[in-house]
Amino acid sequence: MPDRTALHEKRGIDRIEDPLLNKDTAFTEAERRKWGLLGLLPPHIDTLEEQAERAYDAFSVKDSLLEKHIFLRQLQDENETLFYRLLLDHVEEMMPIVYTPVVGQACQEFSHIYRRPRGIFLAYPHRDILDDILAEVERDIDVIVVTDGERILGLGDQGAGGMGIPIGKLSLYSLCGGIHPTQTLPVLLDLGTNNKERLEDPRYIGWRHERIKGEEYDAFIDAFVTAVKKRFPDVLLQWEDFASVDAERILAKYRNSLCTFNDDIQGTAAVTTGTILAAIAAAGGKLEDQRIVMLGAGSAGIGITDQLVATMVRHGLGEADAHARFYVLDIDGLLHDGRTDLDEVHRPHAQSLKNLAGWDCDLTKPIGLADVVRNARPTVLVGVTGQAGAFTEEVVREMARNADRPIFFPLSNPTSRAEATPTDLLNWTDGKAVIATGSPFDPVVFGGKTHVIAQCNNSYIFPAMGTAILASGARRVTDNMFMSAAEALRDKSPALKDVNDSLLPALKDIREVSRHIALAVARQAQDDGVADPTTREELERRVDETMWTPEYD
Ligand SMILES: NC(=O)C1=CN([C@@H]2O[C@H](COP(=O)(O)OP(=O)(O)OC[C@H]3O[C@@H](n4cnc5c(N)ncnc54)[C@H](O)[C@@H]3O)[C@@H](O)[C@H]2O)C=CC1
Ligand SMILES: CC(=O)C(=O)O
Ligand SMILES: [Mg+2]
Repeated sequence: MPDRTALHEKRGIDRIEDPLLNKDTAFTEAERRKWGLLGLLPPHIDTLEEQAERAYDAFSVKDSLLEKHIFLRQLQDENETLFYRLLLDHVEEMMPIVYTPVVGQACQEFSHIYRRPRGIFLAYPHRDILDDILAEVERDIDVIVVTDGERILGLGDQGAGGMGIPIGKLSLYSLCGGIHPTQTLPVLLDLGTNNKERLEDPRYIGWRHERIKGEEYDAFIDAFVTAVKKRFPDVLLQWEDFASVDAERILAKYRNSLCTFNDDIQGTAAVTTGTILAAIAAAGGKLEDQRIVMLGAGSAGIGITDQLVATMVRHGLGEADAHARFYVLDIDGLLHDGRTDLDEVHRPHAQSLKNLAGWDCDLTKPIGLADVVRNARPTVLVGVTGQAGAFTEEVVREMARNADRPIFFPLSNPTSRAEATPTDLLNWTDGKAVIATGSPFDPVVFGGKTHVIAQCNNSYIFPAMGTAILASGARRVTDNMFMSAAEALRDKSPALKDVNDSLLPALKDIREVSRHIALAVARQAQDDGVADPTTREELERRVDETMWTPEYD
């Protein structure tokens, strides 16, 4: 085991090369003397603000988004305090660079832009020593984000390049939720890749092998969870961007044995529920009166549907009535009880063929989106397919014929995978569309009015979840905690005050919003008995204490 106490004593170039200790030109004269840094640094002493301004100048002259991403990642590897100070000063400009959409390209290009390691790569050939590898981590870890790289955003299997996602997600834990970066660990489980382009790329840095699946895969995941529980028993373990079939199985297996959640299923469900609740409340309607089409029945689609059904039930609908208000489609069309290919996860979301009796389409053939929209006359259309253009003009125009304020959520990431663009949605609905997207889009001017497009992304939820769990000491993650997160987010919607305003708060306010959500979630953890009770004031104090602001010690 490494000697953790010795770490803070690093001297000379070792101190400068440690991104968690480095202050670079901001080391004071006394620190320079103490740590043997005189001569290694130029004589001028900067403040953090001056360093951030210099870094911003250097960032600004990079002429491609990928170059900007590389610049920020390098800064993160050199000086984490400065990296987060810069991000916090320019959240709206830089979040799309370290997160979606640019992180998608960074994952695709990972092997080509690779500079130095960050996080832990656990590769299948090392399956018998995962525990030993984790034992080498030199810090106590509170949050792990782990992926196996198989479903990176809507970009499919990126193998080891998927590491960009845990790195990006954890950057948001620190940026938005204030979790100190020393407490976080990105993990990539390298079980191979089925991406031919990656396998044939001479620069590919992952394990060059087709994906391991089946019992071997499950045994590997089990060895990983066992090692995590042993080394970091109180850690929050977030699963990210796994293929749907694995994501659901893993969550079901481990959710009651450690503090864990799946962001694509549960985080996405909470942000979408909160945003839909805001959209409906702003328009003066009720959730239980909506007819909702979910295009995509993977991790995100099923997670969102489950939480919206649960919300309708909380609002007084019976479970069967609530389910009947949803039309869930996968690549083979509407899920209905006449289909023989549905698995356990999908069957509860199948429409009864009896309910479709009067529909004007051939019910013996796959029932596509256009048929569903024409017959069900939905008020809400959510896209989580990873398929650009899946909301066709015909479908969108049909929605607008049947609803005064049709709600469209093309949530797929990155931007290139959005099911429709806000501009098209507004054009095709004569400005009636109420919109939120997964990746950021610029405001759209239509009919003389500026429409601010909310970014309905789980980034509004998972960092706050982390803050809540750390502050409250929660031992498990409950469904109620995600419900509280959704409701707390809804309450912060600017559209509740002005129906023409954005559905979600501006990213520049993300810290305050995350704090508000974290408090609600932490209180819920206490109410659910998964965290020890405290007074409200004490909990608030702990949340504030957990939220680190990037400043030098
Ligand atoms: N905005 C946000 O916060 C989030 C967005 N997402 C995005 O949602 C997308 C899907 O993610 P997952 O559910 O995890 O993926 P997944 O691979 O588990 O599911 C995709 C689903 O879409 C269906 N599908 C594919 N093409 C279709 C088509 N043309 N018509 C109808 N259905 C189709 C598939 O059958 C499958 O059910 C990704 O692009 C991801 O980036 C995911 C999580 C969070
Ligand atoms: C945002 C996110 O988690 C995804 O697109 O997978
Ligand atoms: Mg994801």
